[in-house]
Amino acid sequence: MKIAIGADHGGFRLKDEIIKVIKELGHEVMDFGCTCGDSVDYPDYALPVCEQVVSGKADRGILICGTGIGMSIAANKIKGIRCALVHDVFSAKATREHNDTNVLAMGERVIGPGLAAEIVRVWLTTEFSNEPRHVNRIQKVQALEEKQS
Ligand SMILES: O=C(CO)[C@H](O)[C@H](O)[C@H](O)COP(=O)(O)O
Repeated sequence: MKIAIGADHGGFRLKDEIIKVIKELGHEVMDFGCTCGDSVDYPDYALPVCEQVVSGKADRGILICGTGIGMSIAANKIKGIRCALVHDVFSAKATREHNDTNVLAMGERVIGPGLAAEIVRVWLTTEFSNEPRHVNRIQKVQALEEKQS
């Protein structure tokens, strides 16, 4: 898969760790920055990553900031994005199986690199269940999105 990744100044160190994990799993990485601790604004990094996913140029996106919260809020404003803020392995699996999330958000100031790596491994390797009740709920979310546009 092609994985687009982005972070703000609160998440760029964890981004570098996660890039290694993604490559180890055999995926291609598209890195949209940032690359240092200079203060930047998370929506500016959420947007290019989500655009890659929505356009189909990337299969999935990963966003990292200090808490993951800002990135997840920004990502979920973009039509076609289903972003989950995840800090545990159970949710990483569940959000792929139930929500078919296409973007994962995490907070570098919340979890360590070991747990983050395991979350990414599970999130990237878990398929959507395709069970009718979950398909139906996602369609209802998409209908909400249509209502707003
Ligand atoms: O959590 C965030 C926004 O919800 C992001 O983590 C930012 O990284 C965080 O707000 C940055 O804070 P800072 O005081 O500007 O470093």
